[in-house]
Amino acid sequence: MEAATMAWTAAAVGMALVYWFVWVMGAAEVKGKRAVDLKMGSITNDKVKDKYTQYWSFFRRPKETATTEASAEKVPAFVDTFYNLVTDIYEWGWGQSFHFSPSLPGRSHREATRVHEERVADLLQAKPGHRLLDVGCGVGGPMRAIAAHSGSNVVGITINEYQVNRARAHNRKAGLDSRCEVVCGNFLSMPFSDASFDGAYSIEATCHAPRLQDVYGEVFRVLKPGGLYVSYEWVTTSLYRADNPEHVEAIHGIERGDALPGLRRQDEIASIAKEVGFEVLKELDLALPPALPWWTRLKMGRIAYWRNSLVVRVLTMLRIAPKGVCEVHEMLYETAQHLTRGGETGIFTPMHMVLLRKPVESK
Ligand SMILES: C=C(CC[C@@H](C)[C@H]1CC[C@H]2C3=CC[C@H]4[C@H](C)[C@@H](O)CC[C@]4(C)[C@H]3CC[C@]12C)C(C)C
Ligand SMILES: C[S@@+](CC[C@H](N)C(=O)[O-])C[C@H]1O[C@@H](n2cnc3c(N)ncnc32)[C@H](O)[C@@H]1O
Repeated sequence: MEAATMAWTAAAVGMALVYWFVWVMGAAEVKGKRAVDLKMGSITNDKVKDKYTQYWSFFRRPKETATTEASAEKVPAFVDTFYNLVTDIYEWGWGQSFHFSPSLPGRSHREATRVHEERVADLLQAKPGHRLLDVGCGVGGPMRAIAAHSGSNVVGITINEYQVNRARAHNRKAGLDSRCEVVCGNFLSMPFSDASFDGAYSIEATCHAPRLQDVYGEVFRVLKPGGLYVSYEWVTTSLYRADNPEHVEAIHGIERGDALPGLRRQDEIASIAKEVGFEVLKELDLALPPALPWWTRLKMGRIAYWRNSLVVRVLTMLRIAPKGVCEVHEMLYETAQHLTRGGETGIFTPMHMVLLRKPVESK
């Protein structure tokens, strides 16, 4: 073969490979969020690295962030930074629902996710005409599933403005914008009137609150008397041993890489709910057998992680993605290992479910 023909063939193969990696393989779970569209929320490209460094130095010692009042106050702002850094990567590599779900035999991740979300609507006995609150709504995957399944209207709140815009765009695209509304705000002090919701839920979101009492207290305030609240909580289980260095390493890794001001223990949740006035109707770790492991999705993704890190490296080199994306991606990769360890050892669950009721006779 002539040298020129060989060079053209190599160039064509190279371009085809780049196309395959970035557009075909890179467009992971959700159509519409491709690797080439990765942004770092509302952070401008030149600030990504600095913001990541600030985030990392704040959450490096998670327990300390919750124990002093001054640093606990800073948590929502750092959580906002975290979601600026990770929202697009989550959407690209996971989908529009930012949570785990038990695996379902013979069903896709997407279906397992939907089933886990519809369970919330069923527990709430949600109906057409009900007004539900989604506490920490992300880009609204659960909100759309719950509104579609139950016929209810849903109002979501998130601290991150970039997520508000993503969620509103997805709601419009799904034709659900007349029943799904999204508000930017802090769930520790919500911009809603007392007794204005028929029901409320939070899916893997309240773990970001330094004090669970504060967010549960707010949900209690905005619920109508008799209203139900379902929460899927991230907690350590009774198998966790604080004197086991492997356990401590996994739990710290989960906290650092997920913007958590210290995980709570499973047995603390119901008593905190009672402390703010709720009745506890049900409490169950949805990860327990017969449920199948939620962490297999993370483990099965090894090749995808390798491909994704190559994609972000190439896109950063080409200056399509901002500097700092590789560091954020690497942090998420490590977090996935800690989460898997937490799941395999049984010391951690992301789906400790509580079903609570605001007593009928309360104000
Ligand atoms: C509830 C929270 C988020 C839970 C999960 C949705 C996310 C936790 C860890 C995330 C991920 C880890 C590895 C990433 C991978 C390296 C990348 O290539 C593609 C995206 C990941 C799979 C990413 C996806 C979302 C998570 C599973 C917390 C924050 C309270
Ligand atoms: C892991 S995501 C889960 C999102 C959604 N529940 C889902 O399952 O797709 C956590 C969400 O909680 C929100 N959040 C965290 N702290 C918050 C706060 N103080 N006020 C409002 N939202 C907050 C984040 O912005 C994010 O949307």
